[in-house]
Amino acid sequence: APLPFGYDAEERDALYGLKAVFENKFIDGNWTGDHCNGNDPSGWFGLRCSDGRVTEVVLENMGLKGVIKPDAFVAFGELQVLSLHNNSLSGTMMNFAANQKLSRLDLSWNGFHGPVSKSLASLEKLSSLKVDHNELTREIPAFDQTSLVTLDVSNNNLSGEIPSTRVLQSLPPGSFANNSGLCGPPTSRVCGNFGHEDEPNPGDHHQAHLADTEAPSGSTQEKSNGKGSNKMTMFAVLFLLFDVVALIAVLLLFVLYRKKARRLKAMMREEEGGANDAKTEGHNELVGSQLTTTEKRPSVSATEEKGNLVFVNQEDSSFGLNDLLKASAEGLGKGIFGNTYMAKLNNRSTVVVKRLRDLKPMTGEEFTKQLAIIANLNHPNLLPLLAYFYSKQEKLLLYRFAEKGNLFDLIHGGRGSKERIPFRWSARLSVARGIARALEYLHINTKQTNTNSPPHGNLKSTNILIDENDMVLVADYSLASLVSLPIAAQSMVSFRSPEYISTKRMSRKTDVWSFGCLLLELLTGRVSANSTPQGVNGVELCVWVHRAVREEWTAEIFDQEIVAQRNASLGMVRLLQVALKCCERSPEKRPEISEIVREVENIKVVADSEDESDVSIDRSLTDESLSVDRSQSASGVVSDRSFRSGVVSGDNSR
Ligand SMILES: Nc1ncnc2c1ncn2[C@@H]1O[C@H](COP(=O)(O)OP(=O)(O)OP(=O)(O)O)[C@@H](O)[C@H]1O
Repeated sequence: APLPFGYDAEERDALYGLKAVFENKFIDGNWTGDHCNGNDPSGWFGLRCSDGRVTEVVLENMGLKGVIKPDAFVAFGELQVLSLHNNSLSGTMMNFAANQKLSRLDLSWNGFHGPVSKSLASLEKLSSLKVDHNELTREIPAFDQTSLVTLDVSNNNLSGEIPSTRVLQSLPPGSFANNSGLCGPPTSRVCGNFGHEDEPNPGDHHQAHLADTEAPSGSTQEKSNGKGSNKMTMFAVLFLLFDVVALIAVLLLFVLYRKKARRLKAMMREEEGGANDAKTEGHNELVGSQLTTTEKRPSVSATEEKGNLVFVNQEDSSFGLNDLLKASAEGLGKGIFGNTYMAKLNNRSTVVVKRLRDLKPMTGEEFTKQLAIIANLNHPNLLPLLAYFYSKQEKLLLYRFAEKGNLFDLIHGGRGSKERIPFRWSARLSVARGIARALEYLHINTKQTNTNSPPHGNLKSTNILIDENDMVLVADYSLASLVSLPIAAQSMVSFRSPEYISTKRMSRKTDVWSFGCLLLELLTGRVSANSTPQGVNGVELCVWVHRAVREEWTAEIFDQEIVAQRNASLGMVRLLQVALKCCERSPEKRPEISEIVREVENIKVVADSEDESDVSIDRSLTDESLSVDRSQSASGVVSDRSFRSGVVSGDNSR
C-alpha cells in the first residue's frame, strides 16, 4: 500500500536518534546515507528493509550503551523483528502500540527498568517476547494473544500475581524465574501478602508513566490487602517455614552432590594413573603465572573439562588441557580475536594459545563446523591449527609457535639502531612468494559460503610468521566467520579496502588488495596503515605509492636497505608493478592470485650484494634455498626456505 508521504523520513530521523544515543563508533561509521536503499542487503548494519520500510532491527552483542526513549520505535509501523539482546541499554521499556506487526521482540540482557510495557499485550502478531535479565518491576501485563508462544521475563524484579490468562498459564515456570515478588501459577510460589514489596517506588511511577500511557490496572496486592490480612500473615509464616525446609533440603543435596563428585574425580584419577593430577585438582589457571597482561585468566575447570582439547592431528596430542593450564605463559599481544599467549608445556614444546572473544553468537556445533573447515586447510606456508577448545565460557585456538617472530618486526624492528638486522632483498622476495602461494591455496581451497568474506580477510605483516626453519607461515586465516561483524569491521584489513568503504562488498579480490599493501610494505619499508591498530599512524601505501609513481619520486619508493643492491633493482621494479596491479581501486582490475603467483615466481632471484665484500656472505645465505622451485615439491608447492638463520634470527655474525 502507498505510504503517507514523509513517513520514511520519520523512520530515518528515529534511526538517527538511536544512532546519537548509541554513540558507537561502528554504527557512526556504518549508518550513513539512506537507511533503506531498496532491498540492498549491504545497507545499514542490523537493519532489514522491505519496500523502503524497516522490517527488522537486530543489534545484538554490540556493547551499545545509552538511554532509549519510550517513543523510540513509534515510527516503525512495519517493524516485525526488534532485538537489542545483550547490550547495556537502559531507560523504561518502549511503547510498542504503533508496532502492530511486531512478531519478535528481544530486549534481554540489558538494563531496562520500570514495568513491562502494557502496549505489548495488544500486539496480535507477537510470537516471541524476551525481556529477561533486566531490572523490570511491577506486574506482568495480562498477555492473552494466542500468537505468543515464547515469553521470558525471568531475572527481573517483577512482582504480583501472574495473570491467569490461558497464554501465561501455559508457559513453563522457568519463564518467570528469579523475580523476587512474582507469585502464583504456573510458578510454585503461592501468593501471600506482598503488599509492601509491590509498592512501586516513586521513580518507577514516573518511569511507568513515561513508558506506558495506560493507567495501571487493579493489582493483586490491592485485592489481598484489608480484612483477610490475619489469615494472610499465617499463610506467610507457613510459607516461610516451607521455604526454610526447602533450603535445608537443597543444602543437603548439595553436600551429597559434592561428595559424589569428589569420589568420581578420584576414580577418574585412578583410571588415568595420574598421580600428578592429584596435586593440580581445582587448579584453574590457564597458561600459568607469568601472564604479562592484566586480563582475568580463563575459568576453565581443569578436572571438569579434561580431555576436551580437540586435536587436528592425533600425533600432536601429547598434552591435555591440564598440561596447558599448568604451563607457564607469556602474553604475545592482543588482536581482534582476543589475547594471544605463548605457553611452555612440561615436555618443553611451546604452543601459542589464542583466547577468542567477541565471537558471533553460535552453538558449539557451529563453532566446531567452522573449525573443521580451518583444520582441513593444509599448506606448507599456512600456520597449521594444532587444536581447539570449546566451552560456553572459553574458546581457545592452539597453534605452533613460530620462533622467529613476525614480518612486521623483520621489516621495521630496530630501524636506525645498532640492533637492526638488515632484511635483504632475496629474503623479502622469498617472503612475497610464500605469502602468494599460501593465498593461492586458500583461494582455491576455501569454499566461499559467504561471498562477502574473503578467504583470508586479515592479511597483514603481523600475521606473517617465520618459524625456526625460516619457513614463511601465513596465520589468522579464515577466522572472519567466527567474529561478530562490528568487531571485524573495526579491525580486519579487508574492511579497509576501497570496495568495502564504497560499496560494503568484498570478494577474493579484497585479499589481493591486502596482498598489494603487504608487498608495498616489503618494498618501501614504510609502516602500512593495515598493520597498525586503528588510531595508530601508518601509511595508506596503495594511495601513497600511486602518488609517488605519478609524481615521479621513484627514488623514494624503495626501502634504503635494499635499494643499494643494484643487481636486484629489476626484480624490485617488477614486484612493484605486481603490487600496483593488486592495489587497483576497482576489484575487477586486480589480477587473480594465480596470475600473481606466476609473476612473483618469475622474478629472478639474485644474490644479495651491495659490494664485493657482501657477496661471499650472502651467497651462502640465500641462493640454494631461494632457487628451490615447484619441481622439487611433490605437491607442486614449495616451502619457502629463503633464508638462513643469520638473516632472520639475529645471528649477526657478519
Ligand atoms: N603462532 C605464533 N607464533 C609466534 N608469534 C605469534 C603466533 N601467533 C601470533 N603471534 C604474534 O603474537 C602477536 C599477537 O597476535 P594476534 O594474532 O593476537 O594479534 P595481531 O596479529 O597483532 O592482530 P590480529 O588479531 O588482527 O591478527 C603478534 O605480534 C603476532 O605476530
